[in-house]
Amino acid sequence: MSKLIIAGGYPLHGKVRISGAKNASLAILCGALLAEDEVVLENVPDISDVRILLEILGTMGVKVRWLEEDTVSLRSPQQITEEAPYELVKQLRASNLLLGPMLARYGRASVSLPGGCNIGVRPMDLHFKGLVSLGAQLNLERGCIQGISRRLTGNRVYLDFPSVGATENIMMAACLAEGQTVIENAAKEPEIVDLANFLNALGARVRGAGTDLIKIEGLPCLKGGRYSVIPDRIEAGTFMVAAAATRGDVLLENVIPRHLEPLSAKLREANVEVWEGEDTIHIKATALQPKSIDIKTMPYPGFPTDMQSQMMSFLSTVPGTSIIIENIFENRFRVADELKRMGANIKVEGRMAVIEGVPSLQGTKVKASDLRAGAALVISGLMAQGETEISNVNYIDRGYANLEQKLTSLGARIRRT
Ligand SMILES: CC(=O)N[C@H]1[C@@H](OP(=O)(O)OP(=O)(O)OC[C@H]2O[C@@H](n3ccc(=O)[nH]c3=O)[C@H](O)[C@@H]2O)O[C@H](CO)[C@@H](O)[C@@H]1O
Ligand SMILES: C=C(OP(=O)(O)O)C(=O)O
Repeated sequence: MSKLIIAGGYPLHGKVRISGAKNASLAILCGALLAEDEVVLENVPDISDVRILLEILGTMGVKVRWLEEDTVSLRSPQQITEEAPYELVKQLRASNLLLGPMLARYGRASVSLPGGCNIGVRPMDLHFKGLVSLGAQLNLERGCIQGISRRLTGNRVYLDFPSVGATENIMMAACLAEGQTVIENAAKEPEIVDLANFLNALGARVRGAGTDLIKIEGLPCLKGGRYSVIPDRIEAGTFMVAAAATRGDVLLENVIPRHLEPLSAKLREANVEVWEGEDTIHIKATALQPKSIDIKTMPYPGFPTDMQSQMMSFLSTVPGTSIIIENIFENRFRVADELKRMGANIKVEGRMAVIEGVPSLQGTKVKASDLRAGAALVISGLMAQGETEISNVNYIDRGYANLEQKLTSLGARIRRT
């Protein structure tokens, strides 16, 4: 198993180009199953989640070809092997997004309950509720979701919570349903808007994505098309926080600053300088002394849960008391134990973490418990005194393309063993 070794204490300086969004790519790759003709996707990140999903699609009969480093072509057949293999599905959460497109286009689906990071219970009741209300029959048999349907029928679906995955699954399924589907209390994340734009590029009729009311007019079929995925706001955010934590000065290229507003606002509140360009963000933490802040994770446009762990690392050396409340995933404070091993002073009480800033962290051996916990440990390693050795790097590889190369180009001392 590989490890990341970081020699800490070098502020990040320079420019970095942000890759395409993991969460948008994963949903869109599943959505490609809906298209009768070839789909070409640009700006797809080279991360393990994407590679595994492409392998799953390949075993189901989809013809997958990389055309360039970040461009992939997919051709879904008329008939599909409807079983998504457990060995692959268990490795990524987003495999649950195969369900809606498979039922809508092929009328059958057999998808093992997804795995992924252990950040909480992550039920799928809202996905089920939505797909069943469109007419699908779903059963859970020995850890596997078995679904069958005739042509789905549009309906009104109210989501008790604005779940990203449930909104995506229902939206994709509704594109081929008969009549109109309305999703109320829909999630508003930028990745939802990107998926809707992709579906519309295939000829679908999705309106209202980005608001809490999405309307979909179903069609008998969707054609192919070419589409470019949005930049990854969480990768971008991770570099912003790494720049702040190391008291560095970094320019991010290929970003949509608006998507990062919830994070930029909090960093400014913490005395970090953030300037937004058209598709760039410049972040500077060299001039002012950072100050403590409070954070609550919320659905978009609230502060993203996927940036919470990285902020915890940063705040662990910011003078004063910071408070983080995690409202989305109950196990996302597990990283606090590893940060404490590096000298951080963090108390966790249920969904609240209280962080007393310490002057510095010390490098040691630590273990990633999930993707963003891994990113948080990389940030801690970059700012710590001495050497940090991070294991369970496979979690980090789920979501960060060329992480070592990008950090090295910014002056970090990081290598993989
Ligand atoms: C591949 C992908 O896009 N992953 C993202 C997606 O995950 P994911 O789509 O799994 O997250 P959801 O928005 O569905 O989950 C949010 C909350 O809703 C709950 N819930 C969800 C579904 C359901 O049927 N019932 C239910 O109770 C979850 O337990 C959680 O507490 O959105 C999360 C929240 O922004 C991000 O952290 C993940 O990076
Ligand atoms: C939780 C995440 O992803 P997933 O939903 O794929 O586990 C994440 O990206 O932080």
